[in-house]
Amino acid sequence: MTAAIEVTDLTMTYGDLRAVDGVTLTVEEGEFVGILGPNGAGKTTLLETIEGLRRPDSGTATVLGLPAWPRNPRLLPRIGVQLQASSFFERLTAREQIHTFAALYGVAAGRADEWLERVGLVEKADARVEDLSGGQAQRLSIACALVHDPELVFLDEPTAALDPQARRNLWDLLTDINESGRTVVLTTHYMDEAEILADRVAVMDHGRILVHATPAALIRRLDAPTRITLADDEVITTREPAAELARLAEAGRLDGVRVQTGTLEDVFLDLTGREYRA
Ligand SMILES: Nc1ncnc2c1ncn2[C@@H]1O[C@H](COP(=O)(O)OP(=O)(O)OP(=O)(O)O)[C@@H](O)[C@H]1O
Repeated sequence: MTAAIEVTDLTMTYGDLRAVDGVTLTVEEGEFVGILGPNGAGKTTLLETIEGLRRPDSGTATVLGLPAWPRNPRLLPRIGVQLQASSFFERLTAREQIHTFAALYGVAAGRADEWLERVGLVEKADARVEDLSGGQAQRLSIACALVHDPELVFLDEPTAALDPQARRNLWDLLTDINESGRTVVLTTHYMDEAEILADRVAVMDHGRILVHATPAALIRRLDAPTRITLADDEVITTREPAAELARLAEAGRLDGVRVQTGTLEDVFLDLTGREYRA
């Protein structure tokens, strides 16, 4: 496999603060990677440095085989970066906004209209971007990031403001894009999202990557016991769930049983602790 992103010993500071502190990370071509971390962990700074928006203090980031810094115009048509809604062109309608992005990349207006449909914004096409709701603006920013069919897509908390319907629809859209061979890197605070979408997740804290593995491998590593909740709400905690379930089956007590193993959220809290972050 070829690497879509290769980051080596990357450090990015704001004054005395090491927001990214010696990160080494490889994302393979076609991979879907989720970056998880508490508030202030350094996820956005890491993404922005890989995207070529920030100059690293030390270390290197290579994107699609090219150095991310100094910013390389040849990379721009090949990557898609979700804009923060606040960086839309002012006073444009949603349609004008995405048409402008399409025109910048030489993409036909018809394709831009298709993207409005894909993110469910046809009814809002004539609304000004400042009149969109938070979730609508977020969907428009994602459509603008994808309109030129980039090989590599970066999304920073893409579902943060979305309602459950829009969130599930965006999951389907991102899965389709990834299945068509595109590489996707996203940050999220939703563990279910990372567990469902990502081939591998990187857990970040204090500017460092603590682990980078498949969700299943991380959960296995946690070695948490299994909780079996019976129909009458009795809870059995066991490290031998198969034997326990066989015993319950024999006793005719399997109906209504719920089985819970460790989750990615348990892994995350185990790695990053429980205290609030600034
Ligand atoms: N422009 C800046 N100037 C100074 N400090 C900054 C700047 N941007 C971010 N920071 C600090 O760098 C650290 C990392 O911030 P960053 O936004 O990368 O974290 P994050 O993991 O994306 O957080 P969140 O989950 O809250 O979005 C934080 O302590 C933040 O306060």
